[in-house]
Amino acid sequence: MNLRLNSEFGTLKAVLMHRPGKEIDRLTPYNKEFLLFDDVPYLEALQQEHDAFSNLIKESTGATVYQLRELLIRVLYDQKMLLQLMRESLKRSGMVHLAEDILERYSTAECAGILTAGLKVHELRRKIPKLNAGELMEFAFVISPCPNLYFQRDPMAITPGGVIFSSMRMEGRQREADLLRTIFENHMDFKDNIHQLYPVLGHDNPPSIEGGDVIILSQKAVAIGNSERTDEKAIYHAAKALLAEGTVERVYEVHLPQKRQFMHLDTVFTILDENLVLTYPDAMNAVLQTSLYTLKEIKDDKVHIKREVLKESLLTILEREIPHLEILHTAAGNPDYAMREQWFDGANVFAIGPRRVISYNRNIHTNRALRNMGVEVLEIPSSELSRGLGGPRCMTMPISRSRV
Ligand SMILES: NC(=[NH2+])NCCC[C@H](N)C(=O)O
Repeated sequence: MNLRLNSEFGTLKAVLMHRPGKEIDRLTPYNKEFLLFDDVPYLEALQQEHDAFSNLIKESTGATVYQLRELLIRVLYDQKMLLQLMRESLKRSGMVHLAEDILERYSTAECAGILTAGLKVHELRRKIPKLNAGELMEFAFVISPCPNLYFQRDPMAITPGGVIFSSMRMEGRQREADLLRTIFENHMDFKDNIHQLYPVLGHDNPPSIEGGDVIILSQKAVAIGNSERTDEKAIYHAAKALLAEGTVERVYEVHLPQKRQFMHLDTVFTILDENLVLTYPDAMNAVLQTSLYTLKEIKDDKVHIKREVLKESLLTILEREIPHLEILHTAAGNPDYAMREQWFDGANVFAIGPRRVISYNRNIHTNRALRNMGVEVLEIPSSELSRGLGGPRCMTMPISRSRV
């Protein structure tokens, strides 16, 4: 399985998801903002909705649905790997010295649970009564939880030219990228099939980039949002690696206002077929500027790229990149409904094949508009899933699709 994708809509063959677990129960009214949630979800209902989503994917496409937890446990049977990841995860609380003690007292599967759901001082004290937790209070996290892990789109991105491992901007999500990278670099289904584009080898503390900002426009063109989450420097390095690899010839940097409602480029538009794009009109208008990166030359092994600021609107650029483009507006352009549905990711549908999408059932006006355009819309329940402010595209990391 070669980890490259050449479209956003080729028939889905394999996808990675994460069934939400105990990490969700870590959310409280006091930490929810830091952990990037707008509410405190009800875990059981969230799991039911998520199961409905993953079952629908399996039934409608026959695709393999990988579960992050299973992949993680698999790679963590390598105790060296587990120790390394545990140490890494304990760095922020300054408790790296506890890594060996934790490994001794918890099984590998439990350790995987700790790495996703976090660990509190008083929980660890049950296993280690004489625990020395320094200045940490009993209810503090020794390892912070990852409640956004069900938004599998963001910790990495797969492009026509290879894989981008994210470096995540918000502190509440940074550990997610380590988990994904450990899986993909070590699991036997993936490790020999990765051409890593980002981070560039040797870069410690790489500038931030998140998967939700990366959209494949075509085999030859990729768009990356310069957003609340993705940094200009990261786009430069990712563009350079992509252009040097050679499959992709154009990388567009789309400047978005640094606002929560446009946190990633995929909150603004998604691609549903070779010539059909779903957009939220206000967000398209909010695009501040678009720049284009192309390859200048490769000389003495040095890659030189060129950046031009484009004068046209994002829509004009998309029309040039995608021949015979049809644009569909969320809620068929009705501004009141479009605004409401955007809040629950109306534009963020997940294409499981050309003109076949999975969408939140609550976005009724957008779903109707999609059907009127001849798109097959499969709906999933969305009362709880949507409280994390991400939609069906955000919750999926496609690993393999039919080539288009
Ligand atoms: N690709 C996306 N739009 N992801 C949405 C992620 C939502 C998540 N709560 C965050 O703020 O990071």
